[in-house]
Amino acid sequence: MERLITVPARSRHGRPWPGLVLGLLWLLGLGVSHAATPLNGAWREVRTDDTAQTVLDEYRAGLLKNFDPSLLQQFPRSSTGSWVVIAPQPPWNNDERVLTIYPPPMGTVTVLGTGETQSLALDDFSETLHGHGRLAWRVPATQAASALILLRFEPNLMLSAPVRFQIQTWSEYLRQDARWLVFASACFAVMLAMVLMALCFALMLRDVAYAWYAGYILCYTLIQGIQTGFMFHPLEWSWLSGVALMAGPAAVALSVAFASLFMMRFCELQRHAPLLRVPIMALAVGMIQLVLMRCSHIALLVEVAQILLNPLLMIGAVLLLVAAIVAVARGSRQAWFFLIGWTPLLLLTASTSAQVSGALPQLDWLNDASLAGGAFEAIVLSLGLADRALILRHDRDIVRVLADRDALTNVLNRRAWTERASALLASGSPQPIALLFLDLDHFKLLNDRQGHNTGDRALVAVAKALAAELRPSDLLGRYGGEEFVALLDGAMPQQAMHVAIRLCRRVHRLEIPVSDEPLLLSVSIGVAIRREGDDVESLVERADQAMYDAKLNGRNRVCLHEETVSPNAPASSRLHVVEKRE
Ligand SMILES: Nc1nc2c(ncn2[C@@H]2O[C@H](COP(=O)(O)OP(=O)(O)OP(=O)(O)O)[C@@H](O)[C@H]2O)c(=O)[nH]1
Repeated sequence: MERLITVPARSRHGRPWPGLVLGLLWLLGLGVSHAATPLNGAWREVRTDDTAQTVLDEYRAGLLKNFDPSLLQQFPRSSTGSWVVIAPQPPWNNDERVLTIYPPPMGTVTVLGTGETQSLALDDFSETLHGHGRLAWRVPATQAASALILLRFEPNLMLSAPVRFQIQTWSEYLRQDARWLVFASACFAVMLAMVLMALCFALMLRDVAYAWYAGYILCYTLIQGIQTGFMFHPLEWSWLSGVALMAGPAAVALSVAFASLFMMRFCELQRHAPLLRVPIMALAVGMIQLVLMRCSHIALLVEVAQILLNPLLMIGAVLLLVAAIVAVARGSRQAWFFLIGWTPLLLLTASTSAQVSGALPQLDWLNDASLAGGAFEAIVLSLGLADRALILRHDRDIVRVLADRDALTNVLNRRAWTERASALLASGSPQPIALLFLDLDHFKLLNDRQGHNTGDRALVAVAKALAAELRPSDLLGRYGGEEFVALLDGAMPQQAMHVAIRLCRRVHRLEIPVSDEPLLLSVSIGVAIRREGDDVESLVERADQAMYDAKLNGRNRVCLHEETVSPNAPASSRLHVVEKRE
């Protein structure tokens, strides 16, 4: 990623995660060195009075600096550029050949062959051969296989990453090119799919963490798209060539800003590492400011932004890693996902930075690892986001249960019971529905004599007994202090009376141990049957009236609302006294 900024490092904001990437690269044959013509190489910086001939003469005289073209080699950023001589070694093969430069440098490379001069650049959209994920030059058929190839790396604002050179046969070149295209397309497809998914989730769940994640992965995709040249070839986005210089570093800075905002929310730093939120927030704001400075077109601001970008990037990467480690240590489950996706970033950044100073020249696959790393990280973080959604759903379920249940007795509270009873009445079921209104007798006396705690224990015992006596489909709730309600779906008056009598008996049989003596409870129950046009309120009102009748008639009994009973029916059919316990 840093290739997009003008500092000497080619590190990516990507993630090294050796196992999977190596496996993937191996599968695609990208990391395997292919049969290619052995090459010698030499280079030196361009001087003003140079001609192609003088450089070649100097090469033959052994005056240029030698290097191995099959290993990564960096040419320093200079105001004049660098000459590079590639000398194919025997056995020579005069078949159709292609010279490739990998990874593709951001600037222009001029080839001064024996024929005409040709410019190679990512943002060259002419009809000539381009190569995908690398620069390619088709060696003219007229050029002898042993002929020297002279290249000039033109001066460029962006730093050239270390590159390696290969001369391959046409068929070998095509095979490798196709493999790279499949590999890169798969990685970009994965990243973009995750971005789309995250955007949908952000809109549907109204959770901004998904939006930050989408922004982060999108910026990373853009960085990789420019850096690997995928957006130039095969996508042929010619409009990008003018803005790549600006868009690249802006995407780098924005990706860190989005990553910081995402990380703070995703790893719940507010809970697990509140102090670290301040520097991470400062990092996000600072990165956004760098983007604005770069876009300002004020030379001084652009220069300052360029100088600050790389150090801030490094500090930011370490800061996010430390924050994730702290969050993991303090119990954040999500921080694990972040660590798995992010930790390899530092290894890759360190490795690619080391390559700039000449280390690890054989690890040219680190470049493709950054691309695959982006896809891998997108998947890991998406799994993390799915896990987060699961936890949020679980928390919501718990909250819902807590909100619907009465804290003391654990039966439905009045609001939840009313909601469900209304839904049942509104369902239009033709079945009869009975409502039982239960009020404990002389509960105030019990409270006054035995204390509030004993009263509470009695309420819990009663609720348990009622729940045990009723069917699971009956709707039991606590309506008020010592009042309970039960809605029986499909119960005729007689059945409702039977159930109510059973409940009355059961409550009276309860024994609440108080001191050494058991405490005897009793309950008065009013029963009402749903009539046409009833709502919960009217049904409860009639059951309540019936309950008062039961109280007035001596308590510990069940009373059916009078309108439910025909005028000629004996009084005993509406009032049932439960035998008293001594
Ligand atoms: N321990 C306890 N008592 C409660 C709770 N909610 C209400 N109460 C008490 O229940 C009592 C209800 O008293 P009243 O409405 O006068 O009725 P009662 O004493 O049962 O008399 P009758 O209903 O006429 O038999 C009051 O003393 C309330 O303080 C509770 O959650 N726990």
